[in-house]
Amino acid sequence: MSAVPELVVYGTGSVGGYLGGRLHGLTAVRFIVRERMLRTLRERGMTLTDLHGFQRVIDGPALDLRTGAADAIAPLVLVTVKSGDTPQAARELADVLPADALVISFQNGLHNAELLRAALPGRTVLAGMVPFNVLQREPGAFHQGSSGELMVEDHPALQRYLPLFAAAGLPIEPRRDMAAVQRAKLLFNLNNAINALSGLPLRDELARRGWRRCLALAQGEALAIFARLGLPVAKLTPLPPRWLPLLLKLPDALFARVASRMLAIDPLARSSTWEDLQAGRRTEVDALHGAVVGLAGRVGQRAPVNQRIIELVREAEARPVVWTSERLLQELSSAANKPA
Ligand SMILES: NC(=O)C1=CN([C@@H]2O[C@H](COP(=O)(O)OP(=O)(O)OC[C@H]3O[C@@H](n4cnc5c(N)ncnc54)[C@H](OP(=O)(O)O)[C@@H]3O)[C@@H](O)[C@H]2O)C=CC1
Ligand SMILES: CC(C)(CO)C(=O)C(=O)O
Repeated sequence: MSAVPELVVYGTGSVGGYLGGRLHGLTAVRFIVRERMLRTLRERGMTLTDLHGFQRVIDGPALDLRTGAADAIAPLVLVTVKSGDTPQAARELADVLPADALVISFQNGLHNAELLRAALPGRTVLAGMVPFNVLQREPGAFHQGSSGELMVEDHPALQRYLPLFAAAGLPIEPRRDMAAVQRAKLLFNLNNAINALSGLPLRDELARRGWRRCLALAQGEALAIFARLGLPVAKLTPLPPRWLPLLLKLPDALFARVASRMLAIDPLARSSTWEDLQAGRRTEVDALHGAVVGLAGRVGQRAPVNQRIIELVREAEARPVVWTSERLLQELSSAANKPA
């Protein structure tokens, strides 16, 4: 295995394992892993599948696996840790990354790339966006459960990697409006917690109006705050983002017809927040709903629905709980209507 790989995946879980696994073989990929994943991948190798029938198995010995940040040296580093681990990843990378390294944050939330940029002066740090779902179905088995193209902030340093990602079946769309893209993705990620609290696969949850009405409340609040602050939201769906809450509130049969793309999800796919709760990990709720609450605070406003969702997920982190859509909707509606 090469002494200095072409590409480092920093944080090998669902997204890192899947992206790195698809790139493996086309370029020299090194995976920075934690102990548990090291054992899993050494023993079982890596299995990659997608909803369109793609399948690949990489044997353990063929994987370049490292546990220490000291080995995270490559011209291209993909950061794929959860948001709560970004400060540590940034500190660790700051010690080892060469000055000409390109770092792409393929994380959700609005602030991970910013945080990495501040900690990695001189290096090029770009925000990326993964539109599709990846679930670790079994240890070391990463499944892409929905579709979409990766997006990355447009930059000259990105150009040389575009053919590589395209050859791996992961085409990247370079974007000049990445902050607006991240806000659009955040609107979808406001469903992560609702999906986790529902205990249902994403497709079943989104097929039911009760859950969609909960999401519509959270999205409506976020959209109002973006508008108030004059922050644009990219149009990633056929309908403009401001119409999303209305779309979500349609009756099930109509929604299934009008928004069939939103339901084109593998029947087993679940949000990454659901995965966190299952694994007993701290979720990214602060980086997702917390971003909405933070922006509201900047203009002296509240975001009571998103704030209440944070509290409910915190409770679920401490003690597993399954909600019904009726109860959650009641809970969020009463948060929305409570006087300040
Ligand atoms: N899963 C999905 O469908 C999608 C996820 N995303 C976003 O991608 C990002 C990654 O999510 P996801 O892949 O689901 O998360 P996972 O928790 O599955 O993977 C993150 C991995 O990084 C490891 N890790 C954390 N810190 C370090 C470190 N310092 N050194 C080495 N390894 C480390 C974690 O280990 P450990 O578990 O031991 O803590 C974990 O295995 C998140 O921001 C998420 O919101 C975006 C789109 C889709
Ligand atoms: C793709 C999506 C919106 C849902 O799986 C996601 O980003 C996540 O689970 O974190």
